[in-house]
Order: sequence, then C-alpha cells, then structure tokens
Amino acid sequence: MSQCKRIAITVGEPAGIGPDLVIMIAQQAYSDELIAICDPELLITRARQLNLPIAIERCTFDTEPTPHIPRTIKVYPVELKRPAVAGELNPDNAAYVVETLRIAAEESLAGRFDAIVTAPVHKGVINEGGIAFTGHTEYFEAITQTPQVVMMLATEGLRVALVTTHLPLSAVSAAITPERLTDVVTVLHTSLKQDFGIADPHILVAGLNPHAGESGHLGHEEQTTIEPTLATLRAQGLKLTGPLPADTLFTPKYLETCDAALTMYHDQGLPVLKYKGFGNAVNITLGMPIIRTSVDHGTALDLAGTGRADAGSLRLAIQYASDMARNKAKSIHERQETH
Ligand SMILES: NC(=O)C1=CN([C@@H]2O[C@H](COP(=O)(O)OP(=O)(O)OC[C@H]3O[C@@H](n4cnc5c(N)ncnc54)[C@H](O)[C@@H]3O)[C@@H](O)[C@H]2O)C=CC1
Ligand SMILES: NCC(=O)COP(=O)(O)O
Repeated sequence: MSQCKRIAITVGEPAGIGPDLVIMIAQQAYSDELIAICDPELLITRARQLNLPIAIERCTFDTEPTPHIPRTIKVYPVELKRPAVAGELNPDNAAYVVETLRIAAEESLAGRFDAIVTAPVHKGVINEGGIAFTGHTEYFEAITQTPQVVMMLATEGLRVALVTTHLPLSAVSAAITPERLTDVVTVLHTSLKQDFGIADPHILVAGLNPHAGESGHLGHEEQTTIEPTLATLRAQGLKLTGPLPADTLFTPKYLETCDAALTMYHDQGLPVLKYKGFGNAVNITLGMPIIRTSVDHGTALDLAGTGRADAGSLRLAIQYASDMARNKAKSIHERQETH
C-alpha cells in the first residue's frame, strides 16, 4: 500500500483565481503528489503575473507517485481554446474547462488518481459556451453513474449537507421526495461513519418551510414527506432529529449535539457555513466511488492575477482529499485482510 497519494487538481475557470491558487499552494511541500489538469501555458503566464516561481513538469502515470516538491508542479496538459486573460470570461474556453473535469473523473475511475480536488468553475460561462452545466457535483454524479451524491461543506465545528443542490427555488419543493430524502440521509450517514470515523452519527434535519411548517399552517412538506421519511429511517436505527426550523437548528444548543446538519436547499445551509468558516471550509461530494473535494468559494474574477486571493480553502481541500484517500486505502486493506 503506497503511502504517497496521487491527487488531481482541476484548475477550473482559467480567467478566475484557480490558476493563482494552484501556483500559490505549489510553493510549499506536500507529502502527496499533486497533478494539475490544465494548460501549462496558463500557469506559466499567471505565475509571471503573480511574480512567483514555478517549474512545470509533465505528469506520467508509469511510476509510483512522489511527494510534491516546492515551486514545481506536475501538469496533465489540456490545451486552452483561447489564451486566458485574468478576470475576463471567455465562453470559447467552456469545453476546455469541462474536459479537465472529464479527465479527472475518468482517470480516477480507472484508479490512476486517488482523489480529485477542484478549483472553482464559472457555471454561467460554461452554459454560455453551449454546455448545459449546473455544477461539479451534478457533473461528477452523472459521469460516475452514482444514483445519489450529497454535497457537504465542512469547517471547524460544523458540517452542512444539502438535500437539493443547484436548483431554482421554485423547483425545490417538488424535488424533496421520500426517495430522495431517504437516499441523501443514507449517503450522509454512511459517509460520516466511513469517511469521518463517527461510530453513530447524529444528524439534525431542517424543515423546508418557516418554523418547519408550523404544524401545517405554513406549508405541508414537513407533514407529508419529511416527518414520515425520518420516522422510517429512525426505525432502522439512524439517529436523526427533525424536521427542525432551520433558524432553530442553527443555534449552539442544537449544533453542539450533532455531527452534521442536513438542510433542504443550497441557500438554507451554505450561508451559515460560510459565515462561520469562509476561507477555511471545504466542499466534499459524498457517495461516489471516487473522492472529490473542493474549495468553499467561487471564481473571484475581481482577484484573479492580483495576488490577493486566499489559498486557505484549497489547502484544506487538499488536506481532506489526502486524509480521505488514506482512510479509503486503509479500509480496503482491512477488508482484504479479513477475507
Ligand atoms: N466550487 C465551485 O466551482 C464554485 C463556483 N462558484 C462560481 O463562482 C462564480 C462567482 O461566484 P460569486 O458568487 O461571485 O462568489 P465568489 O466566491 O467567486 O466571490 C464572492 C466574494 O468572495 C471573494 N473571494 C472568493 N474567493 C476568495 C478567495 N479565495 N480569497 C479571497 N477572497 C475571495 C471574492 O473576491 C468576492 O468578493 C459563479 O459562477 C459561481 O457559480 C461559486 C462557488 C463554488
Ligand atoms: N456553493 C457551492 C457550489 O456552488 C459548489 O458547487 P460545485 O461546483 O462543487 O457543485
């Protein structure tokens, strides 16, 4: 079992801060191998702009992974359609961005990467480039043929998972079905046990409506869907509290008791998480056969090429990916030992 893991970093939107962050983190040592999937010219140009040293090495998969050496970066090259200008989106590069994600996913499924860490993409410009795209989470769910993934963001002292991800608010209610809620809770519960080593996870579940529907006077989804689904799951032994009003759930008295909060939609849970830990949080896609972590922020076009972007979240995403890859290798090894 190799100690050093091979981690793919997709550099994301070329006009955003992804290239800056990759160059910044590449300045330090890591015990794992880091392979950036991008156009090498993009990193060379951006490093010059940031006045940071970087030596590019083309990656190969025919040797064992070796720890990352400061001020170098291994690159799996993918050619940009148009040269990137920091801060200026170009829909012509949309296919390039999606191609970097495809390579990362397929090489991971083939076992050549131990984990993927993604820098931010710009969802709007990918669509403007003619490719329907709502987010990495949905893209990786589809390409890995996972029936249900779960988006979870984590920071010191708080984990927040979502039942629905990148959906217009008008579509959220219809998407909260007993089947989806059952699958999401099951994936979250399993991942908290397997990936995070929590023996008997306690999950707080938010309602959808204000005051969790106020006994049906402010909405019905709690009574028709959420309560009965949680009751069935509780009967199977899962430790679930809810549906709780979201504004009650996110108070210290409740949070102190839980391992994760499950919210019904993106902006019910993520603003709280980002208020607590923006810059020190990580986004993890749970439930897939491959490991994927990501930053907690977007493309920050206003900061690209300025040297003012904070690389803290990317560092943390690499740390999580590395830990999760080791846990996975350990549990595979233990399973093999017992058979
Ligand atoms: N994982 C991903 O691929 C994500 C992508 N996005 C995408 O990013 C694009 C822009 O989204 P916004 O809502 O503007 O969010 P944003 O996170 O890009 O920017 C929000 C504010 O935070 C600042 N900021 C962001 N990252 C920072 C960093 N590392 N260091 C210092 N300051 C930072 C920006 O300068 C800006 O003032 C959208 O297209 C969105 O879809 C957003 C979140 C995650
Ligand atoms: N707000 C989190 C976010 O939008 C990240 O989405 P994804 O691209 O990781 O699916």
